[in-house]
Amino acid sequence: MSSLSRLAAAELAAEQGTVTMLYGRLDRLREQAAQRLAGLLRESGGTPQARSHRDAATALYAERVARYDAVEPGLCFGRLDLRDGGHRHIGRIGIFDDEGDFEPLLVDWRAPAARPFYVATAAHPDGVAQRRHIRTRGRTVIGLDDEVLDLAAADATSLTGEAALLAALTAKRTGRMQDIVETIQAEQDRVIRAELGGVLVVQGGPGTGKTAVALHRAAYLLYTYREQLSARGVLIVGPNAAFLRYISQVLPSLAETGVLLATLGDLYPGITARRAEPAAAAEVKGRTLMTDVIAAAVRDRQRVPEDAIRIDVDPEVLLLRPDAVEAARNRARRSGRLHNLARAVFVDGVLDSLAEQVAERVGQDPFWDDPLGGDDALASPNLLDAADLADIRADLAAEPAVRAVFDELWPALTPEALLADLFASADALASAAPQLSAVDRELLLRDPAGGWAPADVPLLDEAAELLGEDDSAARARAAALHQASLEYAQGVLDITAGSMSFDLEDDPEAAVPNVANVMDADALAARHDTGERLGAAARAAADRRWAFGHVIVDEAQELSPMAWRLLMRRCPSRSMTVVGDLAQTAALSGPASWGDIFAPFVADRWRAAELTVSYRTPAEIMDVAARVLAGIDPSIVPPRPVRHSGVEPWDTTGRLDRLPGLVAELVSELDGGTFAVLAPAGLVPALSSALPGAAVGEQPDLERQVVLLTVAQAKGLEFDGVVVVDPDGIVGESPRGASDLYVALTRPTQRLGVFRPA
Ligand SMILES: Nc1ncnc2c1ncn2[C@@H]1O[C@H](COP(=O)(O)OP(=O)(O)OP(=O)(O)O)[C@@H](O)[C@H]1O
Repeated sequence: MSSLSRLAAAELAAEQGTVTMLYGRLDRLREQAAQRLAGLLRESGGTPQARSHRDAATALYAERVARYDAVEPGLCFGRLDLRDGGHRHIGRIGIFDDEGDFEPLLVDWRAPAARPFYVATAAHPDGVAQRRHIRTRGRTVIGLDDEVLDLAAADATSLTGEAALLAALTAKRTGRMQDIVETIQAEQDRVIRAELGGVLVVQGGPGTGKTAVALHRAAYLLYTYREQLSARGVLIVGPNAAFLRYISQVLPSLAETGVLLATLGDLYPGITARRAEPAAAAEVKGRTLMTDVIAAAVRDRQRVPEDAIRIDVDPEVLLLRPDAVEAARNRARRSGRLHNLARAVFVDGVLDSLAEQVAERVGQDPFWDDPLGGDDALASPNLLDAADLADIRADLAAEPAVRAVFDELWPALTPEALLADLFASADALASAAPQLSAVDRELLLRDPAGGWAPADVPLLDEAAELLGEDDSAARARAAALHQASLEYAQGVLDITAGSMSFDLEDDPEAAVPNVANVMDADALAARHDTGERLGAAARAAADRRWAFGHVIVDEAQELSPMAWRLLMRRCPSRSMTVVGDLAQTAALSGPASWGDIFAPFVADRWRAAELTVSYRTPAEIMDVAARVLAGIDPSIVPPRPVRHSGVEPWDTTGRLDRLPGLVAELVSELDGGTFAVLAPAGLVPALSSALPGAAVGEQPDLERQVVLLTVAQAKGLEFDGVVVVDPDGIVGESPRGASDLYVALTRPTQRLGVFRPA
């Protein structure tokens, strides 16, 4: 053995020692959490508060056990040797020495001390002498890649940890996204660790790691701003359910705290909007002018009848005249309240008019003007006092016939009812949306049965804003809950204060830390509330008015102006990370520029970052995609690929029955991995019978070896091999067809074939 390889073996053995020690610590931590969990699961009974505390603690320890399990592969993946002689190991979580002085044994990749691992370069070494990537299989160290950061090596490459990066990029895909914590590149790190506040827009071509960066940013923010974010939660918006499944397990820390993964169709509580509709209909619904249409639709439901309405309230018939209704409507509108809350004002006004008629009839004093009438002479012409009038109003308000009139003239409306009625009636649409063309209105018209489409969700949200909810009952419930927390907290303080005086009898000077010393009942109650809020994500999902601490939007180019209004409502602090690629826009309502999106909400107060390197797609495939991109917009520079595959993509024309053979060839060539056949929606049924083994349908199983998808379904995903079928058909299917083709061509990590049916 040469002295060099002896040295390498010694290094490997030393790292193995560290890695083994770290796994030992991980095992102990997991064991402790599992024991606590088992103890909690054995307990039962107790007060409701005790039970809810126990549930929260159970969830906490269950999450911990899951987290320790999740960090098992690749627990420690790096080491920094510092110029001052020290060193630190970098890993998926932080681990401390619990016996000595609580020194960090393993630094969490999100901690500031880990940052140089990603950004130190020979030119800017940041105190680092050497960076080491530690490769492991199971718990065994199988290799070390060292980079010496001295100036002699400067400019050799702009990639950090190139060997480890290339190994990650050429690895076979599994149908689930993997984390990139071992090989985050400097331009990505800058985005991941950007400060929390404000709107950050990240533009990047296909495969530049936008999704990966967005998810790692969420994990970083939750780690760094835990206090601020865990109670309010972080919302991550993705394009479709398949995509959310694809990313859902990337980082264990995303599951552990308040992160809500959602599509636009999930963002209106109580509704899962999955109805399919023409892209042109979604485009109309996405226009900002829909706010005016919805406001007009609400006003149209506040009606004044053309003729007086006869209301039969046995034994008499009352007459409600249009001018009385109009006066009541004006009063209600002027009240400044939202529709459902202003209804009470309208009802009051109409009751005034009706009660007056009743009072006139029943309260008339037949002798009021009789000069000999005794006591009541010169009194009011009406015998009724205020209490009588109030009774009459109450009786009238309870009359079904009167209530039917209120419902007719100023109905209490849910957003769902308002929109369902609007879209079901050509007349209602003509009245509320005169600014839309007849063709556009026709696109909105539909049968109420069949559920909601994703583009309806921002409209429902807008309607909810305009209608207002009478939430006095919900608020009373919340106040009662808080009161219960407060009483519980006071009880805890009383008990601890009582035991404190007893405990300290022997030594009154002893400073025993006690909950009563550090917080009052209010603060403890708030803690308790937060404890119950452990699932901030679950609570947020059920509450339309939830304000998230941070919102992350992926494939942001697909969202319409109306969708942005909804998201801005969910994020009043405007702390957002928005990632996307304008060149990949499929939605007809997509923006021309990022400025167009944000100007109405934050003017020009948003920051931009760009990702320029394509990690997914090898150079040979990027060349093909770049030709399509030039046709979309010649000024856009395609992302720079980091590697060559050495294999040129193929492009062939033939009968459809040749396709299965070509796909099988690709599968055997790559020997494992994932494959997709991407086709225009119109061709999918025919291809589905030609490729019986392929996963297909609305929710295809992405972990199957071969899947058959439309381009829309493949958005954001990647596969080792891809066959794009009928590129001209893809281009012809939509006005944004060229962008769709660009998306399709940039899905593969290794091999691309283009098949043109003859
Ligand atoms: N620093 C990195 N180290 C290892 N792999 C990386 C790195 N950055 C990105 N990747 C990988 O590159 C692939 C593309 O990443 P990602 O899907 O996040 O790109 P994207 O910009 O969102 O693409 P698209 O616009 O096509 O949706 C993924 O497999 C991701 O894991």
